[in-house]
Amino acid sequence: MFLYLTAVLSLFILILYVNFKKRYGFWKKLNVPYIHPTFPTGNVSDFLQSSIHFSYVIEKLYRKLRQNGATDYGGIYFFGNPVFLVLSPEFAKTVLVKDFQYFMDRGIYFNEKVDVLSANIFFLRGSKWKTLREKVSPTFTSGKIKQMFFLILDIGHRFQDYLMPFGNVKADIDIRDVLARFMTDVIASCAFGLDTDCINDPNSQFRKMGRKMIHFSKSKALKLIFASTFQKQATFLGIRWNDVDVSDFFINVVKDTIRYRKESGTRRNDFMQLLIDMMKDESKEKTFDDGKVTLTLEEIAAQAFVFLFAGFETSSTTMVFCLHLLAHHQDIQDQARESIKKNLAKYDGVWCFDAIMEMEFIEQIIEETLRLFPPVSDIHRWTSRDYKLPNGFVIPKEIAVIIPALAFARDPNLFPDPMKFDPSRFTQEAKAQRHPFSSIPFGEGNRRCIGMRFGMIQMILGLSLLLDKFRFSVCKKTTNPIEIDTVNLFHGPAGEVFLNIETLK
Ligand code: HEM
Repeated sequence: MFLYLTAVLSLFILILYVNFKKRYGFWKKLNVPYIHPTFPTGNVSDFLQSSIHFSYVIEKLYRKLRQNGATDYGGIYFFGNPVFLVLSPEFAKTVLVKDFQYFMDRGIYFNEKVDVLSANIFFLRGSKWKTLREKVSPTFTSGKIKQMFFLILDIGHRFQDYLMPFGNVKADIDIRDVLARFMTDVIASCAFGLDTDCINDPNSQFRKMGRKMIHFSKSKALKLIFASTFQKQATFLGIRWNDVDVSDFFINVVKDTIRYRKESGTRRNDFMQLLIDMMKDESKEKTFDDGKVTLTLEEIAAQAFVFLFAGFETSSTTMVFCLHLLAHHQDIQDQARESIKKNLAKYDGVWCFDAIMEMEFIEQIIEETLRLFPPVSDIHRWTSRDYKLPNGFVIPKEIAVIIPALAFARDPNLFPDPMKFDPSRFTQEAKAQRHPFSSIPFGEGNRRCIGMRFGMIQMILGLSLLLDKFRFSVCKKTTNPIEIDTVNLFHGPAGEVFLNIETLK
């Protein structure tokens, strides 16, 4: 039996070896500069061997290709699969904007048949994505966000009240935990129409499920890497992103909200209301599949779910990095506080939407934080159809493309002294001096982050409310730099992030 199994395994490895060796000629044939791969991991053995986040593996490959003289693009291998790595902001513009029709989709694995929540705007492809994006986009206009402003402000004031006793005694607090609770309440309120009050109730079911959705075990991460590499096999095996309990929980939350609003005639200024207003008339059969967009209950649940999936961790970790940086740069923190007070004074001390829109310095601080610590560290696309490279060779369709946002943002040729925290890099004048695609934390082009404006407003408001009332500084438990979680999909902190909080008189 043992001999039989060894023989089968050896044969399997041999077949895989021959197959991968053949695949490893891909970039050479297309005359694209590449890094020599090794069987079986290609160029990503670092990711499996050592404990580093995937974005640093990509950054290392980016640097190596550039050092070897590649300018606009290069080729790498992810196990047996070729991946096209973009190496310059100008070529990123070509992919994301100029030739967008060739690079419309992310090509990330999803399986809407077994996992209805994965049929959302982030994962969908081609015409399904395009139709849905057109329909959902108007929910993110300034006017609609302005209507939600007071929902966020209410939660912000509750957050200040919660922190006050800690600030009064100059306590050390885990800002990662409290900011996650703040951000969960904001997204739960705006996307799901729920008052979760995680700020005061950290054990709420909504938060538990939200956490489960994002934090993967190593085995789940490996399962999803397998699924992304072998998509047909993963579809056949019915591999899903979301665990059944997470999926059932969010679908039921949406069902209950819709039923309640319909039965009570209640309306609310939130994303959920805008999605309900697009809800499918049950007497008709049309869904966004047909080009005429109405949404089914599952489709509404999938979109609300993706606002949490894409909006929660990104925004809360950005605020964590931001406060951590400000705690190490008290001069910039003071300057930020001054700018908030000056702005508010123009509006008689009233926290209103217009005052927040004018918090330019806070915006620069957030942009600089996003440059140093982009939560989405690589932008993903794949070739939706054959694409002719500037060298005349053609990349076939369905080849993965990575635009390394973190690698650009930490490249000294694009940002001198790249690890220095310097918000003045984001004044209008400074921005005009460099390529606009040098720092792209929200992606770019038609498929860039749909929640960018909403995300910026909730972060500016949250940060301004905090800095107005409290000083944040390093304490004994503060680690510097923050350790990065190697398994998380997002580029974020590994554990607790402690800072000292002091109420200002
Ligand atoms: C700091 C905050 C945020 C960051 C850094 C961020 C970053 C990103 C990035 C890099 C992408 C991919 C863009 C591309 O491929 O070109 C993306 C997509 C997306 N984001 Fe965000 N995001 C943030 C907040 C939000 C919020 C608050 C929401 C929703 C309320 C949201 C919803 C989405 C959705 C739905 C997509 C997919 C868009 C599509 O494929 O059409 N994001 N985000």
